[in-house]
Amino acid sequence: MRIDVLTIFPDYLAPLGLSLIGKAREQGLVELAVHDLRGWTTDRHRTVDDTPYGGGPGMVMRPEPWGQALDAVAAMGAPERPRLVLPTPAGRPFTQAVAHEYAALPWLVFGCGRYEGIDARVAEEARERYDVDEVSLGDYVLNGGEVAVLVVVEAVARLLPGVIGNAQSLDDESHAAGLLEAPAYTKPALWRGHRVPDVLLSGDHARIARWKRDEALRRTRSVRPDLVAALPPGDLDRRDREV
Ligand SMILES: N#Cc1c(-c2ccc3cc[nH]c3c2)n[nH]c1N
Repeated sequence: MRIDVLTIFPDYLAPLGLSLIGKAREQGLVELAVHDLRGWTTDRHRTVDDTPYGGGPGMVMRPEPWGQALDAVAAMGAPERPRLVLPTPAGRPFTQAVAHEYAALPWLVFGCGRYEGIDARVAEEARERYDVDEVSLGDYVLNGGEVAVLVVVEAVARLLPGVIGNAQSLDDESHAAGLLEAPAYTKPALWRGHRVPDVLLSGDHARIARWKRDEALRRTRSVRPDLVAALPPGDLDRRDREV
């Protein structure tokens, strides 16, 4: 997978060189390039923002540098049509399902907004050469798109074959099958008066699997009833409904 990131704060993306993503890059599973948007400005002050039409507070990112930058990036890659991902509070929710959708794509280009956002015509015009997707991490407000890109890139890259050592761990984690994961425990079996559930010490794999499923259901019903309601009807068996 190729990943390009356009930002006025390239240093913000430095963590993508560490750990999981860094290893994926070393393995050649991910090819990452971070570009400074100011490289496509033409004035002495390298201006990327201006006052908003219609008034209102703050500044809006100018379309010209974005247009030039997106032209240049589109010309850098393979013939595939890249997905342009624009983090914004006004986007569709970024979920594990979207992470899987992105993990199947050959080329992701991220556009990091700042100020009050990017001139709306940039996303419109980019549709000529990109599949454009505006996504939101959640119902809260950040100061820019860079943090969102760090989150999305990590959520996507870890799904790529070979990035996570034990691929099976992807199957049991929260949101993998629409539920939150069961509580996890390790040694010691007794810690400050708190015992690990006996079933996990039993060695009875069928009972352990059932306990984990029950606990995942209980936890999800308690914390995220919306996820249980969204499960396909066939996903819950009769016994599940009694948990
Ligand atoms: N994704 C996402 C976001 C943002 C966000 C994204 C881009 C910009 C550019 C200026 N302000 C921004 C906020 N806030 N909250 C989210 N869930």
